[in-house]
Amino acid sequence: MNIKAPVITIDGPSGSGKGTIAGILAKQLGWNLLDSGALYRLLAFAAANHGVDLTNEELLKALAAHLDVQFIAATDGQLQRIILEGDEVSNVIRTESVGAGASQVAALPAVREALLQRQRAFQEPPGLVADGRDMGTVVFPDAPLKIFLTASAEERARRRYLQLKGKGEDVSLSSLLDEIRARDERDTQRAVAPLKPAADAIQLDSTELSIDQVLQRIMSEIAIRDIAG
Ligand SMILES: Nc1ncnc2c1ncn2[C@@H]1O[C@H](COP(=O)(O)OP(=O)(O)OP(=O)(O)O)[C@@H](O)[C@H]1O
Ligand SMILES: Nc1ccn([C@H]2C[C@H](O)[C@@H](COP(=O)(O)O)O2)c(=O)n1
Repeated sequence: MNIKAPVITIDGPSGSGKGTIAGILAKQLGWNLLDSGALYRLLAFAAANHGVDLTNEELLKALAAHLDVQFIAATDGQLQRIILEGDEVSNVIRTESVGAGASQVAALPAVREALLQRQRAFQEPPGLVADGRDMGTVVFPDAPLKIFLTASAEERARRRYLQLKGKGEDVSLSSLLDEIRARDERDTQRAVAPLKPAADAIQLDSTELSIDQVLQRIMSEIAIRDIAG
């Protein structure tokens, strides 16, 4: 019998803390990590490099199917690294403009279909923590624990502002809030795999919670379900 590795899905809007929480959880559990947003970001970034228009669904589908990408797992003191066509792109794909491009290509059904199996291939023992927009609804509908992590748009913009300022970027809080609202609108209103909680997801509003408090809540749900051995 083929017993599949357990999956914990963490979905939610941009800046809610999914990536941060997923990374820490995967490390604590010793599980694999899928940052599915990175795949859409990589596609938007590769499209720009290859001169492919972000509305050209056929070419984007082909590019998605053949993306030459490597995820190098985090080690002590080093975050996960992402290599695209031989070049390290871990940081350059994190800008708001690549995020906006990712949100645009992610609305195309052929692109989502082309990336589906690539995402499911991350489900390897001993387990997987997967973050994104449709992890619990489409990619891993049988996951034993699904979290839908939210925070107010203002708090998410504030977090992003602090994050980017910390990297020395010149950003404005009001334009970040506008970008977050525009991305929420596109991600929730698209026809295919829109951002929404799975029917069996636990909804967690982190507006007033620290990273540690969010982690504790999720750890207690893991313990209740006894899914981490
Ligand atoms: N509960 C929290 N309290 C305060 N800051 C937080 C919290 N969760 C995450 N952060 C911070 O908010 C910023 C955005 O978090 P993160 O990148 O994990 O969000 P995300 O949901 O993965 O966003 P995206 O979908 O755009 O990649 C980071 O600087 C992170 O440290
Ligand atoms: N499962 C996913 C993950 C991401 N996307 C799209 C929508 C986002 O705006 C964009 C970038 O994601 P992020 O890195 O900010 O989490 O990619 C999606 O549609 N489905």
